[in-house]
Amino acid sequence: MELTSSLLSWQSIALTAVLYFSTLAFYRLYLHPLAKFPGPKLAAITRYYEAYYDIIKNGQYTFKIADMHKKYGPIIRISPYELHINDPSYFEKLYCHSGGKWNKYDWAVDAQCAIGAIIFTPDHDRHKARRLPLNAYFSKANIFRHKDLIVAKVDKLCSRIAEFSGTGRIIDLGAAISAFQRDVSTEFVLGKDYKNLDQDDFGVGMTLVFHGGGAMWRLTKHIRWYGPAMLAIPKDFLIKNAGPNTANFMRYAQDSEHETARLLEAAATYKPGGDDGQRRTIVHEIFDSDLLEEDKSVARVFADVATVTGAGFETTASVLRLIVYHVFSNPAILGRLRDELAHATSGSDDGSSTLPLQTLEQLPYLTAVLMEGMRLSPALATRLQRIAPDRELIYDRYRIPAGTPVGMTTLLMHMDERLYPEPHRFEPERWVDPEARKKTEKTYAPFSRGTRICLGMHLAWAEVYLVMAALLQKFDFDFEGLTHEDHFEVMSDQFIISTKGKAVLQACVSHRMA
Ligand code: HEM
Repeated sequence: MELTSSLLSWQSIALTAVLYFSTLAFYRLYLHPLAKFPGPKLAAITRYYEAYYDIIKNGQYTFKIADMHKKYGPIIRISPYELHINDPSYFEKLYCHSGGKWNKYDWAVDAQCAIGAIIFTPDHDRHKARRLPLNAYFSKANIFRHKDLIVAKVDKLCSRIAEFSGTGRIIDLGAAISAFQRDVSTEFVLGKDYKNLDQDDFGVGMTLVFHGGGAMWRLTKHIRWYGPAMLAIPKDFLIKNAGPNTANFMRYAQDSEHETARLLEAAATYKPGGDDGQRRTIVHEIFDSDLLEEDKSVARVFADVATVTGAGFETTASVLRLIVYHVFSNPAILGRLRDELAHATSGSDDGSSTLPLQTLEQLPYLTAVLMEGMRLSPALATRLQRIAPDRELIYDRYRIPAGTPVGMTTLLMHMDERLYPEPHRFEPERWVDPEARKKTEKTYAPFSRGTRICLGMHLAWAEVYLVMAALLQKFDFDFEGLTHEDHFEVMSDQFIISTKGKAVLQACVSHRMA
């Protein structure tokens, strides 16, 4: 009895804890398989180091990692378990996936709380199987088949913008562009138009929710029960009690889940061109696939619907906002683009001012402008870890043990001065000179590469070409006193990039002078 109570005294508990944590720290610093890799000692000892930058500093670990590389070199240990590389010459090895299995890091992707979604499936083979049914749907050929859907939304975007033209009223072009993206994405993926473009404020609350959404992921990475606990709150309760933006988002989530369930049922009787008006969606592709029955459950299919549609929202919208700002604030770039478009229009068969997507894709300067936008805003602010589960990786003089998560951050690579002199400048010329372009062709990767390359890449390209061509031909925007270059400064990792100006892009608009 006496022995038990002395073992349970606070002094002995404290001593045990001190002994445990110092032994653990000693092991992680000197005996762990990653002990030989450079980096701050505290990061090697505990993941609370990352948690501090993720949670307390609100998404600053990406930028801290950039600083750590300056001090410790191109390969560093950023947590007890994980390495980060900042060396473009290693990009192909880590992301182009020639042979062997490449997993994602379950600790990072599970925290997104969309278990089963393609993008957050860690296992190589499982990911491949789940992605297979969607590849044809997102192929370039299928995007071309759906170009009228995109063009119709571009026309709607333009008519909404035109309402502000010459009125002196300021438009939040950022919200308008986000609304466009959401409407295209949900209609293409799920066959339903949520009519964000019809709303007076372009449904800006939804945009704000997406720009703050990374917080839950960053918290859940470190406090594992947090995300699942939040998801367990009934949506009806949140719709009634949360603030208006979260409630709106919840209404959308609830409706798209019901829609997914309805489509899964309807898919059994789907006939192409049938008179029930059913349009083929990704739900039909999954339903008809050889995937296991458990992968066709409403919950699993909804995980894909939610993340595939969501992946097309603020990613492409951020790129477009940045491009629109730079193009319309720079008369030389604007003039050159308009000349190129005018030339292409005069050469078109019917002289029509609406140039087909195929023609736009051939325009070298427009393409250079879009590429430069994607360089500066490669959608994701975070590192994308890859794991070779069954073999060592070699980096320089280091042997990386099998199973180690290793990440690179595209945002940092796209800002590498060795590849892009004056990396913060919006400089489309970089992409005009074939020699300069050659230098970066292996490491320019806004959509990543390899087996996990962005599924919606062709859709995103089609959207940016068609929107930019239409805006250039129809409008002039004046940002003076409303939006500045520093609004596009990357401020935090919300999984997606979050900028100083958030998603706002205020402008005065007028119809283009001939
Ligand atoms: C400029 C716009 C976009 C950029 C820069 C972009 C970038 C990326 C990147 C870097 C990844 C890899 C993520 C990872 O490895 O974890 C990715 C994956 C993905 N993207 Fe995009 N994306 C864009 C637009 C879109 C659109 C419009 C959609 C669909 C509507 C989409 C759907 C997806 C999906 C489903 C994945 C997961 C693919 C997989 O894991 O197999 N993206 N995207």
